[in-house]
Amino acid sequence: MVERRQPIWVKDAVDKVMQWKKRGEVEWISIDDCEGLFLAEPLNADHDVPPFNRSPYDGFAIRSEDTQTASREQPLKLSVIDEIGAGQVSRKIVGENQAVRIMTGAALPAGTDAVIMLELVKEERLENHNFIWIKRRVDKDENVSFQGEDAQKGEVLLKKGTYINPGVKALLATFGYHRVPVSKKPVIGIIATGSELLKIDEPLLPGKIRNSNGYMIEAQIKRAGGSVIKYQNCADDLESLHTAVQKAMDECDAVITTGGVSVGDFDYLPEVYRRLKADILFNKIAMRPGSVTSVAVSNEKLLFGLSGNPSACYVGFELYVRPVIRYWLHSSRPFLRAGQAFLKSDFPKSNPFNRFVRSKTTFEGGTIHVHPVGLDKSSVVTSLSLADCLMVLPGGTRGYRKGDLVDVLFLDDQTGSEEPWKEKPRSSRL
Ligand SMILES: Nc1nc2c(c(=O)[nH]1)N[C@H]1C(S)=C(S)[C@@H](COP(=O)(O)OP(=O)(O)OC[C@H]3O[C@@H](n4cnc5c(N)ncnc54)[C@H](O)[C@@H]3O)O[C@H]1N2
Ligand code: MOO
Repeated sequence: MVERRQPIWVKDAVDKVMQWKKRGEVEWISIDDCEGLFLAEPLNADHDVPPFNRSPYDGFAIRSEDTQTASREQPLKLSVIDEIGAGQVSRKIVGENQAVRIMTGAALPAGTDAVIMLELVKEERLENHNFIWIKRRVDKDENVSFQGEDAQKGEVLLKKGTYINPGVKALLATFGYHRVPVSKKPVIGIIATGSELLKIDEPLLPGKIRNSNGYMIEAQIKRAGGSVIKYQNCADDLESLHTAVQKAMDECDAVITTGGVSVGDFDYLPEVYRRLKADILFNKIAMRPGSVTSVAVSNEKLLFGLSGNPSACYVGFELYVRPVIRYWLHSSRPFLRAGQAFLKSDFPKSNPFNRFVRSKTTFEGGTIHVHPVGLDKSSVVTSLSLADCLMVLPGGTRGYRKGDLVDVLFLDDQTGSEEPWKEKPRSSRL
């Protein structure tokens, strides 16, 4: 008799998995290696930025009060008493009708309160001394970048859990963080199961296929920020599968298997869970693809049984494994970022389960549209290479029409979301 499995809702499945989430241990790593990770401590400004009033232009630092009567008809002559570049500080105190030649980024000399650009003055050299002529009034504070205008000492600049993108890295460097607090990466093991699987460099043989899921999952783990141990492909043999899973569970923080999780004669993972005395959180979800996605817990570690079908495997990873990795890394937004888009074409196929369709978004006339890519079957792999999002179509008895507003989950977005996608009430579709 085939085992009858009871499907659960996606949100319940996510909640069950997230009950086992853990934060990784914090370590301080070189700033050179921190992008793509998450700040494990908040970043506070311990000084002002800029740290001094500075010139935003190449020009002359002057006293605005000297220029009050300057005009085309009555130009003002100033004596240039010093010259400074960025990184230099003038020791002079600028007095009445004096100026300092200053370059972009240099600190304003004492006594000055404005800068006039090089292009706006006429220069003159008389008896080995430089003078400038100014033909207009310059206001106090004109062309000055003020101390603290960018960030003020004591300010919280970045919250804990912030994704480290190039802008965040610039901020870390501004405050001298040559070492950055991040989480150690979780080590995730991958075991591809199935006697049909060939290694990548083997030629095709009758009835056999190459193990694409192993490579796909490896890339998904890395995109999420985890590190990978890839185990050898495991044939459909209970003893060797049990041994391989046990070894991987001992060596890794979590393990992903792909294939062998359904109800077929050679689908041995349910038996492996029993042998490991693992708690099965669920083994059927009301979603397509990936309905067979199973998750078990053994020794407080998560064991993800993803489908062998490539698209089902992919979606199972993004919905259930990704948030666990991102949470481990201290992300404050571990779930896929959600948005909404207008369906670009009819999607007539109905399904009682929520559907996560590999899709692509486009911007047209100021609005975002979404359309499915490739064949909508869980066994296909080509659509995965084209998708930038999963379109979420809640289950029901009828399909969807062009122009319907639908939820989408962005796949390449690093921002993420604090909350997982939640099933909407289905009444309008039933
Ligand atoms: N009687 C039933 N049959 C099936 C059911 C069901 O409920 N009752 N569920 C179907 C659904 S839905 C899915 S999804 C698949 C899932 O099966 P498994 O997760 O056990 O995966 P396998 O049977 O091992 O493989 C499925 C498919 O994927 C290919 N595969 C496997 N591993 C890889 C890999 N590493 N790289 C690329 N492709 C892989 C495999 O050759 C099969 O074609 O079960 C349905 N059946
Ligand atoms: O788990 Mo299956 O992917 O629904 O075809």
